[in-house]
Amino acid sequence: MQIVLVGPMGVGKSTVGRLLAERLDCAYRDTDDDIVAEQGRTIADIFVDEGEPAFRAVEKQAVQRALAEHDGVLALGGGSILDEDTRELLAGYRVVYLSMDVEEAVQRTGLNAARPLLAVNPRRQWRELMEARRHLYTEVADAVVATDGRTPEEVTQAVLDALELKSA
Ligand SMILES: Nc1ncnc2c1ncn2[C@@H]1O[C@H](COP(=O)(O)OP(=O)(O)O)[C@@H](O)[C@H]1O
Ligand SMILES: O=C(O)C1=C[C@@H](OP(=O)(O)O)[C@@H](O)[C@H](O)C1
Ligand SMILES: [Mg+2]
Repeated sequence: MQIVLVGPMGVGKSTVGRLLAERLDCAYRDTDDDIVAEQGRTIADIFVDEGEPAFRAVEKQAVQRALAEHDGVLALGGGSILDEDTRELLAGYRVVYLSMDVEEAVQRTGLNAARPLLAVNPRRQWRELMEARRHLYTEVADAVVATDGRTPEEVTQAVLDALELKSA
């Protein structure tokens, strides 16, 4: 069983990914965690020290490796779908896009310095980021699950329903 979660930062990929893996009694993996473990520093530090393109190159490798190795639920970093090869690779997997609107996004991520892409003027940055990415999330997804006003448990159930899966 392989399920891949995509969507913007703060939408709940990591939170829901863990719950989903529990419900399906399978393993959970997160490419951001893989990158932090491999590089021995935080995502924010990699962005500051080396810049976004260097981070994206490391991320691309991490996603390829995780897709090849992992059996279970895999949460990707929010920007991983910017890479065309990654999008092509995802065509072979069951992919769920977790979505939310701008107000929900600001509540969940606006004050969180660990997400460097939203550190200044989160509302505007969010809109710009989604304009650039929304079609890419949709393109790679087999199902879209809206998370607005839903608890992580409710989102997890909605993902199971969207994929027509039952708990283990
Ligand atoms: N459905 C939800 N409702 C409210 N808060 C949520 C929900 N899902 C996640 N969160 C919170 O939003 C923040 C970002 O969640 P996270 O799982 O790290 O997102 P992602 O991995 O997509 O960036 C965390 O503080 C988390 O507790
Ligand atoms: O959307 C993005 O470009 C990013 C999302 C983050 O992961 P989450 O989506 O898990 O927050 C992390 O990879 C990095 O801060 C960049
Ligand atoms: Mg995450």
